[in-house]
Amino acid sequence: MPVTQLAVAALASNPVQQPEMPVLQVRGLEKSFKKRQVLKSLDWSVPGGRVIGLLGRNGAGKTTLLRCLLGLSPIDGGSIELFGAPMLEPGGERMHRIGFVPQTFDLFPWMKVRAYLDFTAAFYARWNHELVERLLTNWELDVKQKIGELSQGQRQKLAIVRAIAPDPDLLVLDEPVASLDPQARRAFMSELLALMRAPGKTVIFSTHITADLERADADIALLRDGRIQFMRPLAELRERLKRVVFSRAEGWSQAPVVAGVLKSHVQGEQAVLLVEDPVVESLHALAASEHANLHIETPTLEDLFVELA
Ligand SMILES: Nc1ncnc2c1ncn2[C@@H]1O[C@H](COP(=O)(O)OP(=O)(O)OP(=O)(O)O)[C@@H](O)[C@H]1O
Repeated sequence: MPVTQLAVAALASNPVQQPEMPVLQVRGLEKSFKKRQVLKSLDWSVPGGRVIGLLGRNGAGKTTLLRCLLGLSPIDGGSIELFGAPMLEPGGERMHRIGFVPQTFDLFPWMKVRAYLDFTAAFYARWNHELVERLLTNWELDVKQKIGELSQGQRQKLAIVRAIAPDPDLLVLDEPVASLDPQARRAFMSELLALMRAPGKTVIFSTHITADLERADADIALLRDGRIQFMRPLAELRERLKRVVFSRAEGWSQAPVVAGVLKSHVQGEQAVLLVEDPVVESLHALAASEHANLHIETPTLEDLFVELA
């Protein structure tokens, strides 16, 4: 088994504790586009009350997975349960409990922002008018402008306002901040976290911007090879996974073997290892016997993503 697969297998063997009933339960999900199999017998259990960052490389299948979960794309096999009942098709009462921000928002280009929000509000029993007004002001959205005339970033802001306003129990966002400038991203993240302070709310969002996941203190779910490879709290990943660097002038023919190594490579004078729960005394002993200097670092999420995705 390649080392990266070993790494993610090791992480998967210690799954996140799930104190609440799952909001989402996926079993054996299969999805192909013609001969391209994107999701392969994917299992995923998402507990309530968490912020979950869905990470994966370009083309890993994040958008496909999110669309399948919401019934927006037909599945080839397996089952999906939302709030404890099978997800068969979009619509119905349960959909009022779900907010979705798609990767691109290009509906109703002829409608003005105010008319669009009023029209949408009419479909929902719960619609937070006060929050809508606050976000419109904070994010400088002109309610008299037509949606088709908004910039990409402004459209994304509108999509976020529209998704949050009905006070959903589950908020699903597909790269929601890709077009937002850093200021708007920060504002969005703090709104999102404020929303999450209410008990039982769950957020799933895919992103490439690892700093946003760090700000949200999210659980990280890694999608690779058509499956969720592991889901673990970011704080736990950062606490337990360390980047261990041995360096010496003569370099290395291969990286030293240490307990808990998930991945390693040699780079000039350095042997760089990603190690779970390293035993510091053993590493120091090994460094001394190999006449090497030792550095133990806490990896950034970006480092982890590069190593594991
Ligand atoms: N409608 C479609 N028809 C055919 N292939 C598709 C379709 N939608 C997605 N795919 C393929 O499925 C795979 C997964 O795509 P998807 O958009 O889900 O990935 P992603 O992880 O969201 O990527 P990114 O990070 O680039 O947004 C890709 O190989 C893509 O080409």
